[in-house]
Amino acid sequence: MIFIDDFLLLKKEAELQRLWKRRSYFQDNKIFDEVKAIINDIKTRGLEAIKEYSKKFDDYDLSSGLIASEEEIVSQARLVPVDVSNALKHSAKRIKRYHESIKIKSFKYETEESESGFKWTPIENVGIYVPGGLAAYPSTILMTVIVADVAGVDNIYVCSKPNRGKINPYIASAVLACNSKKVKIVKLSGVQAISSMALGLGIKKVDKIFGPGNDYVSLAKKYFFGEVAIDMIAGPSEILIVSDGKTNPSWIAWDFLSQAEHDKNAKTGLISNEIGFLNEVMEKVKEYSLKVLNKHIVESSLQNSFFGFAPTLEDAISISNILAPEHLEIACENPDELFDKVQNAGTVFLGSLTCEPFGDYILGPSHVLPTSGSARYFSGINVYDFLKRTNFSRIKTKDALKNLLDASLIAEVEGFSAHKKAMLCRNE
Ligand SMILES: NC(=O)c1ccc[n+]([C@@H]2O[C@H](COP(=O)([O-])OP(=O)(O)OC[C@H]3O[C@@H](n4cnc5c(N)ncnc54)[C@H](O)[C@@H]3O)[C@@H](O)[C@H]2O)c1
Ligand SMILES: [Zn+2]
Repeated sequence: MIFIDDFLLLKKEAELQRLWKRRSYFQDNKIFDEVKAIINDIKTRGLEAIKEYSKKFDDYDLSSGLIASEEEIVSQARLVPVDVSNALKHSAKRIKRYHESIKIKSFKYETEESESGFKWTPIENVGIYVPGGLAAYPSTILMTVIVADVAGVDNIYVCSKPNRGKINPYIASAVLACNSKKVKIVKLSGVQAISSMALGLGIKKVDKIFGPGNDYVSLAKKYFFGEVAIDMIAGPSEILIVSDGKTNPSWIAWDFLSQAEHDKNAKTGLISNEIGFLNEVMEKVKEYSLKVLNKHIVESSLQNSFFGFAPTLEDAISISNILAPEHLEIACENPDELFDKVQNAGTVFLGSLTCEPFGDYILGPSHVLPTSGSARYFSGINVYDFLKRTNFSRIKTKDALKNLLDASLIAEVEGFSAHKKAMLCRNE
């Protein structure tokens, strides 16, 4: 944990990136080479290779099938305690209502001569990767499958790591909570899963792949980008908290640790205009870090953490805009004015009650968010990511067409005589 009371130092972008030990995923050629070798083998030997890698990395030889049967989903879901399955249903309902409320509007623009615009249609086949290596993430099912379902996607394949050939009970329960007839759970993980979705091996070839994962998963998604679409490349989770020091320091310490426990490379930061508050939170983080379940993860991820002093809260937001964090908590009495100044962040949590973990599970917007500074140009997923725009145009009358014929001059300049003729012959 690093304490910075020198604002000029905190303002330096390079210093911030160093503090968070952010790196480009694609510099690790060694892992990318391993991923490419696996994909090339799968391209050559198809399902046989998928089977072998699945056995090697996930100890599953596909003997009970690639796709989980309905009976398996129901019987695995029965293993989940009732209060947990009810909590999943409650979250699912809220997430669904949120996404159903987003109005998808077609658009039409008219001039005297023509009308043009676009309409939205769902992507037909999508693949969703749900990490299952270190932990199972039923919440990621809710935060992706429900969004795809609301958008009207036809086939939703969910790839998740099996345990001794069986799907994880919490994943099964989350899929049932989504209440969608379009979902199939594919018992594959890692590069094998991404290859199966991108190449259509054992399942339909998907049009777009969504979901977070480790470096192997992210690099496999990067490899196939272009052959299929991808949502984004998700890296380790991040939080930046901006506080005016008027929130209970214990609350902020727990928020800090809630991010730190995600994985060893998680990034955490707190910026405040109150030096005393920064110190208090830091002491509490140290104290509570000994109480969390995953002490060894937290111990290592806290090395990527900082506590920084900014003279004003506006200054704090300007630092946040440079970092473009995945999650930004504005734990301040008047968060709205500061929110107006936010330019780059995946999701913003407004006010002291709204801690980030509520967003992970139940508030509504998807928790699949841009990390590693990519909130400068990516957004968290929502229904629009499962749709595509189709443009249309119509020329109203032959008379109206006359007013458009100078386009043929541009075609001529570009050396396209057929283009020119196609336009002019309509006026003959
Ligand atoms: N941003 C988000 O919304 C979000 C949500 C949940 C999880 N995550 C992140 O997703 C990641 C999950 O990683 P994970 O490892 O637990 O699960 P994972 O499912 O992404 O990867 C596990 C799989 O990787 C493959 N693999 C592992 N080592 C390999 C090797 N040496 N060669 C080839 N393949 C190999 C195996 O198939 C294994 O089953 C974490 O970083 C976590 O923080 C992010
Ligand atoms: Zn979280």
